Amino acid sequence: MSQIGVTGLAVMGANLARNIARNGVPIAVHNRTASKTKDFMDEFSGEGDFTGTETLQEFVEALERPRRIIVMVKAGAPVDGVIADLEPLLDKDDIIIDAGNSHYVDTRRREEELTAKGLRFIGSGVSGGEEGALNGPSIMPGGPREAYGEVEEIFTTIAAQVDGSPCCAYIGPDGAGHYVKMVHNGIEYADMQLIAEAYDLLRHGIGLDVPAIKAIFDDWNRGDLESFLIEITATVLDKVDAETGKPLIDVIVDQAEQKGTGRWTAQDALELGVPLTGITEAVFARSLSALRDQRRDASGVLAGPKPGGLPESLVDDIRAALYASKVVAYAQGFEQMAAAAKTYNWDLKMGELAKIWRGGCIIRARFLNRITESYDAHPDLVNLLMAPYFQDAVASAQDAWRKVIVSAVEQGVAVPAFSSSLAYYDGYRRERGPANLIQGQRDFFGAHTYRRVDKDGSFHTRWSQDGTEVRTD
Ligand SMILES: NC(=O)C1=CN([C@@H]2O[C@H](COP(=O)(O)OP(=O)(O)OC[C@H]3O[C@@H](n4cnc5c(N)ncnc54)[C@H](OP(=O)(O)O)[C@@H]3O)[C@@H](O)[C@H]2O)C=CC1
Ligand SMILES: O=C(CO)[C@H](O)[C@H](O)COP(=O)(O)O
Repeated sequence: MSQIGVTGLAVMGANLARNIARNGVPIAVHNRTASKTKDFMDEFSGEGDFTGTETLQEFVEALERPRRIIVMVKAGAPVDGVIADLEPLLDKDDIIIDAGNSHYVDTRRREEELTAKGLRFIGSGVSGGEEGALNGPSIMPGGPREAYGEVEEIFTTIAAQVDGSPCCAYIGPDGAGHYVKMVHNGIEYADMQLIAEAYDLLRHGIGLDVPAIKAIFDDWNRGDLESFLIEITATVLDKVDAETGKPLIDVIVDQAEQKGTGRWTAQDALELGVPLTGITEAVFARSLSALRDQRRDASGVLAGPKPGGLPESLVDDIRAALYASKVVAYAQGFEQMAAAAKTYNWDLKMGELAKIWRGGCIIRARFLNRITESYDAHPDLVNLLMAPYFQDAVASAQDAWRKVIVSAVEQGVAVPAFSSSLAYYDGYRRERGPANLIQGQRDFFGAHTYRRVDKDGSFHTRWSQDGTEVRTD
């Protein structure tokens, strides 16, 4: 009998199944299109103790009880479809693990529905792409604690290991695991956008060629920016197109697609009232990139400076701006998770989250150690920017950060994530901002009232009458 099963043998499911089998766990595999299961078995069955199955019935019958079934199919309706097909074949206490990028709202609903039917449901984030799934992903499981206990050994064994710790930890009940994965992906969007803005400035602001920029990213990857995304940026820039002989980057269409996790993160931040500017700008930047035809037309019509001619001495300032903006994106993402924890009554441990993102996942980076250390030293930290390490890091980067944004604005190079991150930083460090004026305007046109700095209560000025102030509470 197999100890666990995976249904959904595309990139993620196939590699996760191989990872589990390579770790000595007998596993049953299934895919809606049975020919893919056959292909999988033909290619990989020698790697471990696999049982290939054609139907869901066979799949379920191949598993020890209580059954543990990982569903790794396209997020959304397909997950509901697979669960609906599995349900009549399962017994009380069997465990379904949705390991795809499901929306946490769906996960909360599915957990409630399946619990009512006597089944157990784990919604687990898995990050690392194809290579991570095979060799060790970062895993973010949510759901009933006792159900997690029954998959913990397998999950912690197959996860990436950093400094002897698995990049897998129980996140919390119902949708907590998928929530944390959603924010992970939001941060991934921000990180990628910031890198793209740095590339744009190097390429079009300073005018460096692709090999020179590749060397810069290699160099940055040896310092405090060291991360998977910086490393693969250099690799992508190094690739030459076999057909044209040009750098591949120059023949890739400049439209960024998106499957939804970044958008959900931004939407959720709006609901929670968290100022998630970096990630949201990154989502909008992908939307703007999608308007390729409009941009082509506008490029010949709308006035503005032509980029070029920035000094090469700006390279290190761009590195500093990238680092500071990245700190802001993470600070905002962690603030959002703290707000969600309060809303949903989840006991999210911020230092632990940074720890399980140190390996296996797309946003793995050297500076996640610093985040863990900051939360360990200051468990009640309200904002990462307030941690002494990050206060100092941003303080020493900020002259360069401002200089880069000024240069970009003068050059007409759009840097929405760099500049919105700095705007957040400047807004956050102001004891008194300009929202008093907004309150005055709201009270003027809608009698929405305002509070005063010098006494308690709500007040309204009779703007259109005698101009006197009245207390309204
Ligand atoms: N690709 C990546 O880098 C990452 C992906 N993820 C997430 O992991 C999950 C799997 O991703 P990935 O491996 O890329 O695969 P895809 O998201 O491309 O999904 C393809 C798989 O879903 C199955 N499927 C689609 N519709 C249905 C349906 N209605 N009923 C049953 N099965 C269905 C397909 O079966 P069939 O062969 O029959 O079409 C196939 O096995 C997704 O939620 C994704 O967002 C998470 C981290 C990284
Ligand atoms: O989850 C992932 C990595 O952690 C996926 O790679 C992610 O789905 C990619 O998202 P998008 O297609 O929206 O860029």
